[in-house]
Amino acid sequence: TGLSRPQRMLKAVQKNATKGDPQSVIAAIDYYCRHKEWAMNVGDDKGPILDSVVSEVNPSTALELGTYCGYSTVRIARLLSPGSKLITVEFNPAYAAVARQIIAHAGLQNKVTLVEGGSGDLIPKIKEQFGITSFDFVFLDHWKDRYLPDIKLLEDCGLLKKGSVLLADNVICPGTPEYLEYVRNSPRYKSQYFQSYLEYTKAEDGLEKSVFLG
Ligand SMILES: CCc1ncnc2c1ncn2[C@@H]1O[C@H](/C=C/CNC(=O)c2cc(-c3ccc(F)cc3)cc(O)c2O)[C@@H](O)[C@H]1O
Ligand SMILES: [Mg+2]
Repeated sequence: TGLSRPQRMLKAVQKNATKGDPQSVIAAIDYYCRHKEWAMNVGDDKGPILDSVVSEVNPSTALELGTYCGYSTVRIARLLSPGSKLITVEFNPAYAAVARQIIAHAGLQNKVTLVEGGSGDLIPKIKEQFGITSFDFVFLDHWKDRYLPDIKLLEDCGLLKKGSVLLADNVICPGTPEYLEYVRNSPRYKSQYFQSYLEYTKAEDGLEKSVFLG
């Protein structure tokens, strides 16, 4: 089998989605992953919850940790107002290469900056490299044991401000116990759980929305 799963997903997008139409890219990936082969996209059960939080925050600056193939990157970027920016971080070059093509197929490359590298290395450099003082919205969907260290790093780098919204995927499955314990018990966050389903399955999963109180 020459192609990787992400490359097969990209082919399905290029075959079935209309260039410049983010909704058709989302639908093509969801159809492929539901009917052909599963993949760890936030998916079409949790996706509308992500959409509603992004629309409510209407971020000028947004950060995504763990691009993978760019499915949630497209979901977020398609809702951003003109002039707003999404920075997405991915340390696997092969995944980043697929994501760039999926983001481009959706016509959203001008709203998205995909940065290749580890989140721990990149977060301290974001201010100087991108001239960003803080993030209005952060979507966490990378290695689950990196959620907690990375939000502490965001706090320490002064990249969160009063009202910044964190949204974390997979807080039930695979689960992020240390992260949940922290955001639900810290006086610096107001946290809320949105129950849903693990992408393309009937298993429970959910998103945790945590507002930074400053
Ligand atoms: C070093 C920090 C750092 N810096 C930059 N990029 C990083 C990074 N750490 C990771 N990445 C990239 O992010 C993505 C990983 C994402 C990890 N996500 C899950 O593991 C997951 C699993 C299930 C599930 C699997 C099997 C089941 F049975 C059930 C559920 C469902 C889900 O929604 C899931 O998100 C990849 O592209 C990594 O290259
Ligand atoms: Mg996930």
